[in-house]
Amino acid sequence: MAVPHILISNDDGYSAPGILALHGALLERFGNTVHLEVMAPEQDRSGVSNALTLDRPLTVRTAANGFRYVNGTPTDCVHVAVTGLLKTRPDLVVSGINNGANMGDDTIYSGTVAAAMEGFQCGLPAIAFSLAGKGYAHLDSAARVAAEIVERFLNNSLGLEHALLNVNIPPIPYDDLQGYECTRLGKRHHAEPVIPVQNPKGDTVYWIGPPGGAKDAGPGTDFYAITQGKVSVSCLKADLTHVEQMKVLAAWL
Ligand SMILES: Nc1nc2c(ncn2[C@@H]2O[C@H](COP(=O)(O)O)[C@@H](O)[C@H]2O)c(=O)[nH]1
Repeated sequence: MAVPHILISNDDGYSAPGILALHGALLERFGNTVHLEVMAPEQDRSGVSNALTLDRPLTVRTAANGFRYVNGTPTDCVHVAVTGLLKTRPDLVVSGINNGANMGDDTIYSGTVAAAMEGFQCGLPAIAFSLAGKGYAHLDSAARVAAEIVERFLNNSLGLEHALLNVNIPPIPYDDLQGYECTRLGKRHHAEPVIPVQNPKGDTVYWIGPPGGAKDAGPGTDFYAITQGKVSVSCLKADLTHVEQMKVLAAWL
């Protein structure tokens, strides 16, 4: 059997602790039974969603540890890797481990999810991993969970082939985790207001405010699973069609 090829990306940047931990955990678990390629943004690109860079060429460089880095977005990284730069088409794309949660509405803005989604759009199975707390507490635990899920995906014990998974991991010790839960995306309240500040020139500039708190966060949601110490695993799709409203519109047209 051919050695599985795994493409690793993220949105926090190629030198971020999360991608180093993810790569390290996969290397420790699989050794040379899988081939790992890293292609990640040169710098933090959180919140850029599925942005593609169309107004300038992209430069790909290689760091001393063999990680490739790109002066572009997470989507650029996966797109360039899968559509031309890599000589072997990957079998799986993994993204993360994100510094912070990607639950509910976060998934729309998330660069972490977008990197995985670009792999999915290119016809590959993909998994986005996020540590559901800022600051990388218990990152080792999250990396171990990520490697477990990748192993189960590779040996097909998840029963999914072409899937896009969004995984959020509680920032707690591995032994305190309460298992896995298949969840739906919850919803946040609307984001907090922008934060206006004066710059040295006296102009008013604006910082994006904090995300809204959890609103639809009951049992069955990703938000709830995390509060219960469970690893939340959701299946995503990229088709934005609103089927219910299509029926109303069709009747109206
Ligand atoms: N409105 C705000 N949303 C935020 C903020 N920090 C994070 N977020 C949300 O989380 C994701 C992070 O995902 P990433 O994979 O891109 O890092 C981001 O996309 C937002 O949805 C914040 O300060 N304000």
